[in-house]
Amino acid sequence: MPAPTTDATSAADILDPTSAAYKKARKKYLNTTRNRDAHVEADWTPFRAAEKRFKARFPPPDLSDVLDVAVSDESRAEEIVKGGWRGRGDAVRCKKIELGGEGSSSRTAYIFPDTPGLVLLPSFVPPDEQRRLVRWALCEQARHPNETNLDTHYVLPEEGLWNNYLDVCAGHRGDEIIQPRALVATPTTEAVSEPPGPRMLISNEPVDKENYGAISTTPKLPPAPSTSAQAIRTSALIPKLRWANIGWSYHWGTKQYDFSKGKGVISDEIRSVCKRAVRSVSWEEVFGEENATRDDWGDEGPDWNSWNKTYEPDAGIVNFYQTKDTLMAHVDRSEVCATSPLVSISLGCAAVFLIGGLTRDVEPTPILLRSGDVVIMSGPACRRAYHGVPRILEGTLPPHLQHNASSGGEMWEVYEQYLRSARININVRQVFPRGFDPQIHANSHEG
Ligand SMILES: O=C(O)CCC(=O)C(=O)O
Ligand SMILES: [Fe+2]
Repeated sequence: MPAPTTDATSAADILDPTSAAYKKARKKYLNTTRNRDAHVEADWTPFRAAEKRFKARFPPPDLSDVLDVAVSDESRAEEIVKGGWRGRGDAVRCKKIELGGEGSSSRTAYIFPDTPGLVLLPSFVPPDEQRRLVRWALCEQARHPNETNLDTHYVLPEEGLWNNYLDVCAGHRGDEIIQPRALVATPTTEAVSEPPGPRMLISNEPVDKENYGAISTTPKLPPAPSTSAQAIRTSALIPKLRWANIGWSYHWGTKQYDFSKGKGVISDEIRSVCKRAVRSVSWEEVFGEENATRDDWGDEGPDWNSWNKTYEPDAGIVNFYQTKDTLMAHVDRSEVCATSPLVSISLGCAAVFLIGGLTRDVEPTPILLRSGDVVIMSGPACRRAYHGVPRILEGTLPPHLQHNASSGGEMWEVYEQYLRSARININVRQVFPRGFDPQIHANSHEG
């Protein structure tokens, strides 16, 4: 099997001071910090300082202030011991609540008095469903007609990059060379360049019912193919996959949805996991005592008591992270629905997730997210809170996603090898409130 060029260092290596990986990280650290100006650090916001701390390769970050609710769950003991990294079950102020409904492997969730509307549902997705979602993300979602970060820059195989890679691994075809699009495309002046690599973070105007018409009718220029992208083999391109679009098309250049492209399909399984998660939460317990003003919720006031009926996901992003990748502090404010639940599913390696407040000056809460965990971000305080992922934790692929895992299914060893140094996050949103007709609002602006 041609191995994708990834860094599958285990946590045991990084955390062991006698290991070669630890010594290499220390040497690199000493070289890069030799001339660092101490004043630079004094200017960092609390969010930036936390990002820097968790990102650090050396010394490996101390996770004792990171909330890790899995440490008190017997059924996850093996996952934690083998993974090496662990936080603390009591590191952060939170309250345990019971989940209702069916179809989750766990019955508990956590809410956070410092971030009303944030709900953590540990182990919500059972192992067999985690494996199905991993297959779905790579085989079905990260391919035409859904857009991925690679489409702009490379002429991807019709059947999808991952499906092509599976064929390579099965010996059905060679590890072919994929051509950069800049070589074959006719140059157009009406294009903006987005370099391949990490997601671009652009400051964007929050969308609401009033400005939706203007924003939706502003033309969104297509991104230009990178002129520096080189011809590359399928196996080497796999680790460069960074995101795939779900539902309404997201335009990265403006950080707005491009409604002119129409709405892509939302898979039944994704819809069902998200709806199950939202319905299982007793929203009365989350928001019942919250004394946020009605204004924070928009004109019609709080609507959480109808979410069990009205929540309907219609867009999203699948994020594919390699262990070296990070997602910087940002706020997702492109949805017309600024308070309805955003459901975020973690698969593969564990990560440190940071969530702060309305500015980067608020000290963020660090939470360890493991495979199968679901986070719901909802309500005005949480949906507008800065958040990010400063660290994917090496060596934390849980036993149930490894190749000898029972019922891994066909060619699971290829998935396992990819996941050893990867995390997949399925981030699902509701763009429009129920009853909001995008056509009518766009026309009312024109008229
Ligand atoms: O990977 C995650 O857990 C969060 C991703 C995220 O915040 C986003 O896609 O906007
Ligand atoms: Fe986000």
